[in-house]
Amino acid sequence: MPTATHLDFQAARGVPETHEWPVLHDHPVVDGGAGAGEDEVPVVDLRDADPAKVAAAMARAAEQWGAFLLLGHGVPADLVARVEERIEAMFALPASEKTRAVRGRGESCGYGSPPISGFFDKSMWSEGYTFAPANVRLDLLKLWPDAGPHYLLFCEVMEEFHKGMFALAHKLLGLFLSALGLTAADCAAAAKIADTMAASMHLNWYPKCPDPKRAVGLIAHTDSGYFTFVLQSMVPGLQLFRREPDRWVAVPAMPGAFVINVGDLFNIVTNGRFHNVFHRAVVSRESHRVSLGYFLGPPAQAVVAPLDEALTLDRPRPAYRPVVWREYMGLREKALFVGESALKMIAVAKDDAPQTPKLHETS
Ligand SMILES: C=C1C[C@]23C[C@@]1(O)CC[C@H]2[C@@]12CCC[C@@](C)(C(=O)O1)[C@H]2[C@@H]3C(=O)O
Ligand SMILES: O=C(O)CCC(=O)C(=O)O
Ligand SMILES: [Fe+2]
Repeated sequence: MPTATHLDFQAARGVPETHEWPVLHDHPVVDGGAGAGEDEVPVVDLRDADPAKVAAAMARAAEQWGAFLLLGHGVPADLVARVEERIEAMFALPASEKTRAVRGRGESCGYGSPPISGFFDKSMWSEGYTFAPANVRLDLLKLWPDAGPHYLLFCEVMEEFHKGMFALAHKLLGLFLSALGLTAADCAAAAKIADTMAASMHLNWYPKCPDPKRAVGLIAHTDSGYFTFVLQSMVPGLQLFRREPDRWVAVPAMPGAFVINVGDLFNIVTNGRFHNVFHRAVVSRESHRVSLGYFLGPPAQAVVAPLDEALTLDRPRPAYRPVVWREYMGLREKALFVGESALKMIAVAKDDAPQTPKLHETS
């Protein structure tokens, strides 16, 4: 697996060959802001008084886009501002301190490019930090072994954020399920999802880039889990891939909004109904940018499969075989190596699908 090339971004006067991506201009980029018609990124506002209307809007967005902007979520703006402040302060640390915390091979926590970067020859124009928010006090000792005031402030803010986000994630999961006509109360498999869902966080820092057309902040990918909250600061950069015609839709920076991305696993459990959105982050010449991904996924040993209740008249058979989550993540790696889709690797040929699908279960 190639390793990312370290570059002093602040000092760079141009984009070196190590960071130059030839595939960036594959498709046109269009604006996804208000008034963009077909290209307008859907907005869901949880303050809408009718929960059925909210669930319907979420279902539509999840099916057609695999993404939407979420407003009225109740996470206080001042908390989000403090989270952004801590992210900025963390990436502003000297390289000698950040590299102390480098995420090693096979480790899930630490400083460095996101795991996906290991599958490409080229390096991205970004730095990252991954950790489990439920374990932040232990994980962040890697960066701040003396557990001083910066460590304490970082941990306190991230814990407060995690508390609000985890509650919000459960609320959103309930709405997603009700959009499928399910409740955790009457579907054991859905209840298991809610009981075992865990969060991980990945922080991104995208420095200013002297030649943004030749570099990429985060290469195009789908997220693996159920769904992700993306906090993009007021500097936009997130783009969603849309078909017919193939294009990249730039997600507008909307004050107070989270972007919700549907991941591979939601595509699996909904039997292909929710779209796992392919997305990327681009960089800018004028401003650096920070973003945060709050990922919701299952335990590594969970067996995942389409929910029985997600089988519909037009898709009465499971589209995917059951798979242990750890195995699926391994298939994602294999797929990245060969430029394939991991979902295709677990897809059941239409005629081979069993009549009686296996129950979704976690162990
Ligand atoms: C839970 C996670 C999702 C993620 C892998 C991770 O363990 C933490 C980092 C996440 C991230 C962020 C950037 C894109 C991505 C594909 C990657 O390489 O690291 C996602 C991973 C994912 O969704 O599988
Ligand atoms: O920076 C962004 O807007 C995208 C982040 C993202 O896709 C991720 O962390 O998985
Ligand atoms: Fe992502």
